[in-house]
Amino acid sequence: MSLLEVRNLHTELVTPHGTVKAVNGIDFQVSPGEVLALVGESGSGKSMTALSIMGLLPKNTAQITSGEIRFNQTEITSLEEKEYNLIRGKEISMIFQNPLTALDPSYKIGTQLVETIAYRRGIKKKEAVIEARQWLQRVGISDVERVLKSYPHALSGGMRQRMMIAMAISCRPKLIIADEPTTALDATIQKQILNLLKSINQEFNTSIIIITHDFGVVAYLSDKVAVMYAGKIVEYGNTSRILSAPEHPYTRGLIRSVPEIGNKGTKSARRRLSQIDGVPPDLMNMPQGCSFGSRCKEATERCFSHPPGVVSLGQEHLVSCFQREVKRSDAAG
Ligand SMILES: Nc1ncnc2c1ncn2[C@@H]1O[C@H](COP(=O)(O)OP(=O)(O)OP(=O)(O)O)[C@@H](O)[C@H]1O
Repeated sequence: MSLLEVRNLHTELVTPHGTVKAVNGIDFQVSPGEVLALVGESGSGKSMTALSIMGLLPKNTAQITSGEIRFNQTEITSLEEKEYNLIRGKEISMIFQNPLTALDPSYKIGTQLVETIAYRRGIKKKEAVIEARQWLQRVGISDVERVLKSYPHALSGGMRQRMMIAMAISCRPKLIIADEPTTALDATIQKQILNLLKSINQEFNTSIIIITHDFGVVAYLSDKVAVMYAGKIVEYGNTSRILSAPEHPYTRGLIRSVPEIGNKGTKSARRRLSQIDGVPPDLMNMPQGCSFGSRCKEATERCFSHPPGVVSLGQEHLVSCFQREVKRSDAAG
């Protein structure tokens, strides 16, 4: 049974220049203990997807216009703020690229961590202090007392990210959403933080959605991958299958630009994606055909007339491309 099910989710942002279709009808699910990577170029809608799940979309400008998000069998898009607060931080936690945006600069780490644990777990401050120490140790912080007494800006980026992870896991959430958690860190610290996420996943069976540009991270951490392009998921499936035999021309382009992908977790495999020729469509003015059509070397006339549906290639491998429909019917015949 799925822990999280996202069905036909549409999220829009109203700007002075028009309405941005940031998330444009996506479907995916996450099982207990599973790690799903959301991957794609900048602006493809990964963060808006995460914020939609967290109920943290910018107020007044962004909203879910249709679709469903079911967490633990509960439809959460229609929850009141009060009800959302029972889930957010307790059952679903988020780790951001820059922990400073989520921490209050004027309070010591200890105060923020202890108060968060006490509030979310409904325990006394004294007990929360003990737990705070244990969690900081668990995320690999050795000088716990110094960290507890420090202000956020006094810690290194890696220490702040560990502290955010401690905060995120201290309530033993069922799902962690990590939005580019290692992008701002140097390579050695990146590896340590990825190892930490992996061990939390294994130790507590916590499901993780990892948002990344980096196919090295996808290969190292995820069981499934959803490739996003212009607010849609263009390919979805088992990570090893997609990395070894991608079917969507966009995924192929992304993977071709990282030749060392098979070399799991090595420094060279963690290179960022290089560019594919052309630019993504204007999300305020989407083309009537396939959104990747103008950049696709395989595009034919019908790719520009209407958008492709989703084709199942078996074993939970889904792709949204007219050319794969042909392949599938060939295989069937
Ligand atoms: N506050 C905002 N105001 C206007 N447009 C926004 C805002 N936030 C996001 N967008 C637009 O919504 C679309 C999706 O953005 P989103 O941040 O989800 O992409 P992303 O895939 O997470 O990109 P990145 O990897 O750069 O974080 C983009 O076109 C972006 O420009």
